[in-house]
Amino acid sequence: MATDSWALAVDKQESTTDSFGSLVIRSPPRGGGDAAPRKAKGTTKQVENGTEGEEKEDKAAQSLLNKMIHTSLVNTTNQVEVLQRDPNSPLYSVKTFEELRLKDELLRGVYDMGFNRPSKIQENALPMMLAEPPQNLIAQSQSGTGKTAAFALAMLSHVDPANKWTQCLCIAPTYELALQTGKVIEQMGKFYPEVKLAYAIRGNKLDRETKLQEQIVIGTPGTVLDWCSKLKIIDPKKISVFVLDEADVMIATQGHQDQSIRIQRMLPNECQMLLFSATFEDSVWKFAERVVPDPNIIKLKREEETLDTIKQYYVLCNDKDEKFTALCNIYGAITIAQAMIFCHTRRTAGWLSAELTKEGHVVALLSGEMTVEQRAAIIERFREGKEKVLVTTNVCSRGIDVEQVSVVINFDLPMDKDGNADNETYLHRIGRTGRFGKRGLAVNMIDSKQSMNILNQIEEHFNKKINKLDTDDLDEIEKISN
Ligand SMILES: Nc1ncnc2c1ncn2[C@@H]1O[C@H](COP(=O)(O)OP(=O)(O)OP(=O)(O)O)[C@@H](O)[C@H]1O
Repeated sequence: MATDSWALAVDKQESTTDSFGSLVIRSPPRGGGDAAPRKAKGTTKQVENGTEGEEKEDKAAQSLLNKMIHTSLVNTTNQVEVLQRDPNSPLYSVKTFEELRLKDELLRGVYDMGFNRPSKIQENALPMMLAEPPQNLIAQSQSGTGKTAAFALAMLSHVDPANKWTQCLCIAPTYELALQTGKVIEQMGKFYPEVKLAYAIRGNKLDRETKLQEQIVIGTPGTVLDWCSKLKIIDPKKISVFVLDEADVMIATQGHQDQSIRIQRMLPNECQMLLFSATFEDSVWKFAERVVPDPNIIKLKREEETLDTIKQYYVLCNDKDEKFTALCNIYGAITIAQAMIFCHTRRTAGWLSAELTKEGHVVALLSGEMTVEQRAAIIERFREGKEKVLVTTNVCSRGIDVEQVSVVINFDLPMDKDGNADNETYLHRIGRTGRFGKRGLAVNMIDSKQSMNILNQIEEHFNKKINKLDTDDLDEIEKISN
């Protein structure tokens, strides 16, 4: 049992999820089999009750959900921003995978995954990661833009399969995220069977004397640290590529920041350090600079969300039953292809979806007690149009991109812990309806002084008037859809 404070934190953190004991090190399965059963737990229940630590865990669940629902690249028209360590060195970017002169086995793997050309971030990141001598890199872009695929390819390219020891080390914030990334490495290395992958995760117990032969190791910081220092089954001095994935989630987990830095300090100076993050607030940046010396930096801005193409209304009601009636009136008056309805609590969301179902709607409900996998499946069904209405709480729905959603209903307005307007969430909820030049419609249900206050704050923040809608007047509702 661990004695250091950081190690205790890890023990604690890693013992909070189920173990599946019998997981053993394995090489990449031929034919793309699953690495292990995934038992991702949803954690929004705890978040709704709200303590800081629990909210942090939700970041990891959110990341996992994002990974699961991004089955293809996220569209982005923004330009990549590149900051080179040596501004005088030429800046290479590639438009094809051939230009990278990958081993045939890897090029086959890439094409087998259905990739035709590098993504925006890959165009610049891949030449940098594959350059000789190796270059360090800090890269930030939103989920689904191709970061994981990029560093998986970089690790596979750097490995010398003749050497039967660990050469590439990748750390991820949670067990589930590590498995998910491992799956990408396995898929990409499908035609390169000499390269083996091991998972340094809870439940994968190895003896002290074992000398790991797998060239790539992916794991969580606590177990990786154990394998490198306490058990000495990896020789950190022989690592030539170190990847730290999901840096923003990593630093939100207690103890992980320290552990990551401890691992990094054991590596040789010439080891290539790569760090990836979906967001880049100051704390992530400070951490990144400690882990990655002399970095090149690549950033890809998020697509801006805007309220310009969205018609916004509010409806005055007395209570939730009236809100429900108003909602039914809207449905009765206009044709809605697909709608998302946001509620503040899980209880309201459950009640509303039951009521809508009674009215004959085909409703999907995203709820906090569901596992991440269940949530991913529901989002996928909704995307495919199998359900026309998605009722959800806020915590469940971040990051969901459904192009065909034309109407967003705030059954409850988004507010922060202090009961003030959560403008960012408002924009994120509503902004999705008006994407790709389409026009969207947003309706806010107001049933109290507080919600009216929030609405006013939102109007003021975005400097946009939100008009009143009388949902008892069918003609008036019809007009808003024109
Ligand atoms: N060059 C490419 N061409 C087509 N699809 C790609 C390409 N690169 C990645 N993808 C696919 O796009 C999706 C997102 O890629 P990836 O997981 O690498 O992004 P990410 O930025 O790491 O996001 P996350 O952090 O959520 O995993 C995956 O389904 C992946 O298979």
